[in-house]
Parts: sequence; structure tokens; C-alpha cells
Amino acid sequence: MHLLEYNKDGELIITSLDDNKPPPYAILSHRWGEEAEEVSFEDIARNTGKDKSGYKKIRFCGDQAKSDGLQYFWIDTCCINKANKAELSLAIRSMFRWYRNAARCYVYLSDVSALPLTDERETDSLLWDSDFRKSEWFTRGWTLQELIAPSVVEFFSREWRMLGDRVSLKLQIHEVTTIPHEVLEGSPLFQFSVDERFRWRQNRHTKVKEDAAYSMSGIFDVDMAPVYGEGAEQAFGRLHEKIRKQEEYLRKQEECLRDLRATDPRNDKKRIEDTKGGLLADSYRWVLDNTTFQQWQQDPHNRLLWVKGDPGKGKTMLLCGIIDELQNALSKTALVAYFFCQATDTRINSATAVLRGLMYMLVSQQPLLVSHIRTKYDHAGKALFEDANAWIALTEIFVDMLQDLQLSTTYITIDALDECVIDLPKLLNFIAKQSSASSRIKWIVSSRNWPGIEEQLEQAGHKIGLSLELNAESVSAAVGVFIQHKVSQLAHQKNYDKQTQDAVFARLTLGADGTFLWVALVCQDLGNIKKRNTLKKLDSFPLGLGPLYERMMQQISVSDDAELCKQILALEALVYRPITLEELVALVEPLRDTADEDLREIVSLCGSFLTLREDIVYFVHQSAKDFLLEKACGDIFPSGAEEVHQVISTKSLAILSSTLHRDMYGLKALGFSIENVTRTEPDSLAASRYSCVYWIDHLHDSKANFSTHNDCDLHVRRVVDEFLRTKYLYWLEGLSLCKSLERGTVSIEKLWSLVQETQDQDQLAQLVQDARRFVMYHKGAIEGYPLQTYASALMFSPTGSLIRQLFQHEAPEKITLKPGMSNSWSACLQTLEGHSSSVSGLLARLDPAGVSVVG
Ligand SMILES: Nc1ncnc2c1ncn2[C@@H]1O[C@H](COP(=O)(O)OP(=O)(O)OP(=O)(O)O)[C@@H](O)[C@H]1O
Repeated sequence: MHLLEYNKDGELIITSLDDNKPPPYAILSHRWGEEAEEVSFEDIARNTGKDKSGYKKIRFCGDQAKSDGLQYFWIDTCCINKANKAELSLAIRSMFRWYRNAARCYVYLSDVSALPLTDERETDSLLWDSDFRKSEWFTRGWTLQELIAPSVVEFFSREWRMLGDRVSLKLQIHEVTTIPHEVLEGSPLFQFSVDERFRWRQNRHTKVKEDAAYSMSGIFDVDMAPVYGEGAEQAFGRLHEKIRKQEEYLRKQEECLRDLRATDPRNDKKRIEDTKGGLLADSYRWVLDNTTFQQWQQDPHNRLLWVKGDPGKGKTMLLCGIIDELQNALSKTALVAYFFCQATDTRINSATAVLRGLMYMLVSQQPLLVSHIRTKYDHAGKALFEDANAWIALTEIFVDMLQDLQLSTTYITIDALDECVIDLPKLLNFIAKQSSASSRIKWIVSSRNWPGIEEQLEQAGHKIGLSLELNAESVSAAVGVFIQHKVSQLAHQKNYDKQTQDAVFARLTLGADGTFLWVALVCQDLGNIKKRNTLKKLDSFPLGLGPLYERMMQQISVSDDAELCKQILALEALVYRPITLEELVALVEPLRDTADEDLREIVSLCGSFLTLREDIVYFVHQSAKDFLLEKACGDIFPSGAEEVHQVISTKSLAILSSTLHRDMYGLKALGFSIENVTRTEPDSLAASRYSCVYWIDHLHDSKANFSTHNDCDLHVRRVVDEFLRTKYLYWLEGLSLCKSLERGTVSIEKLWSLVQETQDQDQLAQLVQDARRFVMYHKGAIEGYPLQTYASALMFSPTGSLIRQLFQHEAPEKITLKPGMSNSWSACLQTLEGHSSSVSGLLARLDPAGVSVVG
């Protein structure tokens, strides 16, 4: 790009600079006078044209830029070498970007006069307002992008007096152009519909007719080479086609991000901070002065920082604090991606979830990185992130992203590696390798002091460890600050007198032993104790986390609601994700008619093991769940954990049997896309969502043995058989509505492995086999369009399919297939979808050889 500047003699000169990284510059927007009177590229090159009337504009623009501290400026009359056709064409395509990248845009309105009345600097807007509104500048085609693209647009009168800027004049500009205020205030253009953007060009004209289309291309962010002579119709036709392709691309992009996002780690961080009582800066800031931390931050050879410590030492909160500090201190171009593993939540407890979360965060901050995902995603779709090869695909994509030169300094943080329960060794191996790969990427991970983790991270070349136990003094001081904070909170809440407050403080200080969690749990308990009993109870809090949990368990055991609390704890310890209160009530029979208030009270009676946030029940800490599973099994699972799994599984089937039916969200149309589905109010699946997704997992973990003939197993078989016969299709619809069909197919495989054990391959085995084929075959259609379960899925299943026969009454009545379906399932296991746009009606099978093509 060519830019103008003054040389040391005050003469205008033209300089060519890199288009991608231009220095700050001003840009002029104006109406051309007679072409012969405008200063051209050659004029500047030859130092001529000073006698032309257009020269004044250039001097004004240069002077204004100078007074705004800008050395360079750009004017279309003389910064494009029009003799060079290729350059001209490129300039037309780049114009929107040049205006957008300018530090300031000066709009010179030669038909608006604004002479000052009294004060030299002030002009009276009443005098020029009407001229301003009538200015020809608002009627020209190219000036639309000149008005919208730059971040700062300033208007000047014929006398080069400042009238105001795009924001201060937005009322007038809106009235003249109808362009919304938000656009004039700088909102991104993609937020406005195509029709809306086309509307802004109404009443605007261009000298050359094709320019009417070319001048809009930047507004739609499409690249369009000018072909003068093609005519306006053809030019607009090309523009519309480009916009259509662009929209298609963006839609796919959105789809890709939606599929990638198993969780948004930013929300997890907020939630974790909230459930842990809020982040206290004074309890983590010690780390900023820690020499190991500083070494990691400053030394390019130290790329991986491993924060390690025992349960409850404050690692998670420390990482939350470090992330905040990094984000506050970073330059605009640096990125921070983080992920919090939580073993209790299946969404965020696997190696693939970690990579998905990190990638999602990187792409959200640097959208161009999405190209690395798109190359694979455009072929594979959502399965890329979920199928058996997901780990391989994700690591390849992630490595590509990290090697992308557009990625500047990047901080990657993963908390609680020990809570990554699926494929931790793979994740550790990946971190160890990748953390050495680039000095631009800095890693922080945290975990408990597990030898297995230590062993694998040992392989990392550029690592450094920060042990909380070895920094006991700093951690103790941080816990001291935490105690002060908690005690003053309690004192306020319980209205403690000075003696009680001091005694609580002394007890917590004596017992904490550098463990935040112990303090947090004791304070939670103290919050439930009457003020007058506080001093008496203080000494009964045992030292150490384990003994404290034991005491909590004993208290529960002697309470009036002991059985109920234990039942809830048993369920909570086994569920695969945190459940909502509604799901809890559905799964725990004695809670069925409990009033909301009582329900909350009962949850709070479960000692300090559980906590409620936004009506979801969480463990207060992973160590609480660990304690229940390892040390309190006898209390909460008197007949073994398998039995509780089995109860959850059969209870789930009972819930599903009474809630599932056809078209639960009232979608009516068979082609209703899942993308447009919103939950009904009240949500008919609210209580059964968990059961819908996880009943088979619990059945599987109950170690049900379908080949024995004991009463219990026979009963379970009967229940499963009955459910599949009467509810299978409604269950598939439910899974689709819960956006969990993929998981459902994995579950059906699990069920299949269970029933396969039956020696005689009885009816149930045949039914499950058929159900499995059914879902594998029609997964794509059902996943995208829940009600296709009853249409294409039923109709395109073989006539001999048991599921088809059982649900024949749900199939569309008036459609006959010619030729009809064969009697049995083909060798094809799954339908591959190769359509480029969405499928919304019935599907056509074109290929009898085994692979169906739909669309
Ligand atoms: N900076 C802090 N601000 C506020 N609370 C804190 C802070 N640090 C620790 N805590 C309190 O201590 C508790 C335990 O901290 P945290 O969960 O970070 O421990 P952890 O070391 O990650 O434990 P684990 O490894 O077992 O998961 C938190 O629930 C919170 O109540």
C-alpha cells in the first residue's frame, strides 16, 4: 500500500509499505472534483500538481494527520497507481480493509460550510446542520464503507473545521442514512442481517454501475475482483453468490464450534470459584513473588510449571488466581487457555475433554485458528471429537494449532490432572512432549502428589515443579489470610462476641496445618451451629481432613434423617455427572413428595459433603467423594455399590417409562431440526434427563449377570425387555432432545455386551441386537431431527426388524416405499451422510450395495 508523508523539506512524498503491518495512518474520505483537478499518483511522483484545486485537500489532510500525531496518510486520488491495472484491481478489493485499519478517517465535506460565529474554535451546528444532512457525500456508493469501516470517523467542513465525529453526530447520520446507532458506534457488521446491510445502500449512487456491487463487498467481508464491463446485474449476481458461500462457511464454522464445545472452561472457572466461596486474592498472591514461579515466567527454558500438593492445599484456587493475573498483565495478542478437570463430572474428566476445552478457548480468542479444525471437521463432522479415534485427531489438530505462527505468546493451564479419569497417561505424555516444543507456549499444570504423574512429567524437557508442601511457609501465611477472612464472615453472620471470634480464630489457626479445605469445611459446619454452642463445639473438630470427614459421617449416622442422607450420599457418589435437584428427587424414592424447602434442608444435612449451586448438587470437594468411596463404603453401600447402581438403573427405567412419549417437546413437524429445539417450560424431560442418558451405564456397573436365573437378575431382564419393547423409540427421541444420541449408541453397545453373555441368545438378545442396528443405521437422521425416529428411521428399516414391527403404529400412514424394504438388515452398519445442506424430510436410499446416501 502506498502512503503519503512529508519529507524533511515539507514536500509530499509517497512511500510503499507492507499492507499487512502498516504503521498508524490517517485516511481521507471525500467527493472527487473534476478528475483533472485532483492530484494524481504521477503528480506526487513528479512533484507536480500543486496548482490543482485538489491539492488543498491533500495539504489539509496531511496537516490534520500531523496534528493527530500521525506521520502517514492515504488519499485515493494519489495513493493508487491507476495506470497499473492489477494494482487498481487490488486496491478496489483492499479498500474496505484500508479504511478499517486506519487510525482515523477524515471526511471532507466540500458542500458544508461552517464559519465560526465568535469563538475561533467553535462552530454553531444550527448553521451547518441542514447542509450536513443534504451533503452529497451521503448519496454516494463508496462512501458507505468509508462511513462504516473505520473505527474513528471525523467530519470536516469546506473550511476544514471539525463538525464532530461519527458517534457525536450519530443522530443526524442515522436520520439521513437509516443506519442503526449500534453500527455507527462500531458494532461488528456480521451482527446485522444481509438484507439490513443491503438496505443501507438505498438512495446511493455510483458513477460506474458495477461499483454499486463492488462497493458492498467489504461490508459483507467477501473478496470480489472487479470486472468492469460485466454490468450491474452480473456484478450483483456474483456478490450474492459470494455472500451465500460466506454465510454457508460461517454457518459451518458455528456448527464446528458448537460441536467442539463440550464445555466452556470460562464458565467452569466461574462456577468453581463460586462453589468454593469466591476467590480471595490475598490467599494466592504469594505465588507472584515465588522464585520458582518467576523463573517459569521469565526463563524461556522453563516452559512447564507443575504445581503439586495434597488435597485441599488450594491448588485449584491458586490456578484461578494465576489465570486472572496473567490475563490482566498480558498484551492484547497473547492468549490464555485453561481447563479444570473434575472427576465427578463426565463432561470434564477425560483427556479428550481437556483438548477440546483448550482448543475451544484458543479459537474463541483467535478465530483464524479454527482453520486447523475445519480441515478435518468438514469431512468428519461431530464424530471427529467423539468417536474412537477422537484422541488421535484432536492431538494432531492441537499440535497444528500450537505450531501456527499466528499464535503469539500463549499460556495453557490445566488444573487437577489427577481428576482426569479417562486416558490420563495419554494426556500426561502429550503434555510432556508438547511443553518442550515451543518457547512461545508456556504451560501450567496442577495435581496431587501422585508418583505416576511425576514419573510421566519427568519426561518433559523444560519443566519446573512448585510443591506446596515445600512452600509450607507461604501456604500457611495464605491460609492465615483465609482464616481471617472466614472468621470475620462468620462473626458477621452469627453475630459473635469478641471472645467467640478470638476462640474460633485460634482454633482454626491451630488446626489448619496449611490446608485450606480443612478451614473451609470447619467454617461451613460452624455456620450451622448455634452461636451459644460454638465455644463448646470448637474442640470437637478433629485435626486433618480424613478425621474431619469421619466426624461428619458419624454425625450423619446419628441424625434423624440418617438413612435418607446415606441414600443421597450413595447416589451422589455413583452418578456420572452432578445431578439437579429434580433429578435427585426422581431417583430417591423417599424424596418424592418432599417440599422444596425441606429438600434443600435435607441436602444441607448431608454434612459438608455436598453443596448446592443453581439447583445442582455438587460434592464440596473431590476429596469428599474420595472419602465416601474409599473410607465410608460400609456406611453408604451396606450391600455393595453394585446394588446401588442397580437401584439407580431400574429406578431410571421406571422414571423413563412414565415420562417418555412421542413428541415430548411438541415439535409436530417431522423435519423439525434439533438446532431449533428449545426446552419446553416446564421441561418435560427435566427429571428424567439423567436417567435417559445414563441408565445403561448404571446397569452395566451393577454387574448385572443376564445369564444367571436368580430372581433379581430375571427381574432386571424383564424390566429392560419391557422398556425396549414399549419405549425404545421414545427413548431415542429423548436422547436426541438431550443431544446425547452419540452417547446412547455407546450405551447400546454396552447393553449388547451384557446380553451377549446370555448362553442361549434368547429374545432379549435378539431385541437388543435389532435395537443396536436400528440406532447405528439411523443415528444421523435422529440426531439432527428428533421426530425422524418415527419416519425415515422406521420406514427405512427392514420389514423384519423387531423394532420396526413393535412400533409400526408410529410410522407415517400414507407413504409406501417402492421398491419396498428388504426383510433383514444389510451388511451396512451405519449410514454415512454426504449431503452438503441440511436434511429435513424423508431420506432416499440410493445405494443398495451397503452404504446409504441420504439427502
Ligand atoms: N485463594 C483462595 N480464595 C478463596 N478460597 C480459597 C483459596 N484457596 C483455597 N481456598 C479454599 O480452600 C478450598 C480448597 O482449595 P482447592 O480446591 O483449591 O484445593 P486443591 O488443592 O485444588 O484440592 P484438590 O487437589 O484436592 O482438588 C476451597 O474450596 C476454598 O474454600
